[in-house]
Amino acid sequence: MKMKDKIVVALGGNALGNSPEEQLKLVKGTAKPIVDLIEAGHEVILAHGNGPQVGMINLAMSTAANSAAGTPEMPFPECGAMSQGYIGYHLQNAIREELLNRNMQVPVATVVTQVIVDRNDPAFQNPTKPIGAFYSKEEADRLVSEKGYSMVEDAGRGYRRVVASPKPIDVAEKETVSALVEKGHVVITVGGGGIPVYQDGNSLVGIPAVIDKDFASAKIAEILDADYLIILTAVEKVAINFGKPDEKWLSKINQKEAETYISEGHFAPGSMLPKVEAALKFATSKPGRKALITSLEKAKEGIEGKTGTLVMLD
Ligand SMILES: Nc1ncnc2c1ncn2[C@@H]1O[C@H](COP(=O)(O)OP(=O)(O)O)[C@@H](O)[C@H]1O
Ligand SMILES: NC(=O)OP(=O)(O)O
Repeated sequence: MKMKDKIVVALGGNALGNSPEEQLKLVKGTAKPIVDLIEAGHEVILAHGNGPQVGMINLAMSTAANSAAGTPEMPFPECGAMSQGYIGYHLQNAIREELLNRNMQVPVATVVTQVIVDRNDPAFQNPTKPIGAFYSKEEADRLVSEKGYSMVEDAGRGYRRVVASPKPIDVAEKETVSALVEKGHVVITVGGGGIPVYQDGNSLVGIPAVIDKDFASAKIAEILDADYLIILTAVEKVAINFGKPDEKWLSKINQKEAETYISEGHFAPGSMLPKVEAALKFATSKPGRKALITSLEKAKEGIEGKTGTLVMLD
């Protein structure tokens, strides 16, 4: 690895928590491994998920609209924008503080980021993206009948609402993000996969959906010509036969192995599958690009080649 890498870091749900109090506490811990990477001389661009938060915001607004006079329904793109502001606000302050604690003067900012999708993406006909809280079967059935939500069982962890998740095509604010990165700023972008929009002449029009943040992170990493995409989640490595007696943790996978494991169904849709697919997409987009899936706590060791699952072309 060369001395200074350009790294896009995608933060998973365990980095943020489920309430403002929890998030404010958790981001202090989240900032440490991020600042470790900055301190080691890398250029860091940060992306994050918003599944729990965008679901919470949308449900709260919808509940208020049904009960309190004068409170409007809040469309999904606006909920996505709110989640970027809410999460970015906490993250940028935590990173700023951690940098200052280490006597580092590096500007940090969140860019409200729109991600362009195809309004005819078949994903709009088939909601797959889990958002919001986890519910019991009974609660899920009630939300289906009361609110018309689509609910599915999420990787053995309970029932969650699902919404459409189109693939990211382009990032509307890419020149701004790139200019800030070139200036040495730490940029938080494509939060929650970006606000989904489609292009209509000169207009960008919001469309109800939640883009997968792992795919959006791979997209911005490609656009910025990053060296590394690091997807941080709750597990140190990716496994085959996950949770089974013959579970095997993987240190390195190439394109052929990744495609085989995907087709054999080793990665749960809505959780590990998009991570492996996004990692593979980035790693195979140009020779030399690498993707790493590991835990938040192990980010620094991971980039040093000591742990995590490295996804490479070959
Ligand atoms: N094959 C697998 N290997 C490792 N973890 C897996 C696998 N399949 C499913 N998982 C689960 O996927 C989780 C990561 O997905 P998720 O929690 O949805 O991501 P995020 O960190 O982006 O919120 C892991 O913590 C693990 O519980
Ligand atoms: N938008 C998104 O992918 O969020 P999560 O990572 O929280 O699922």
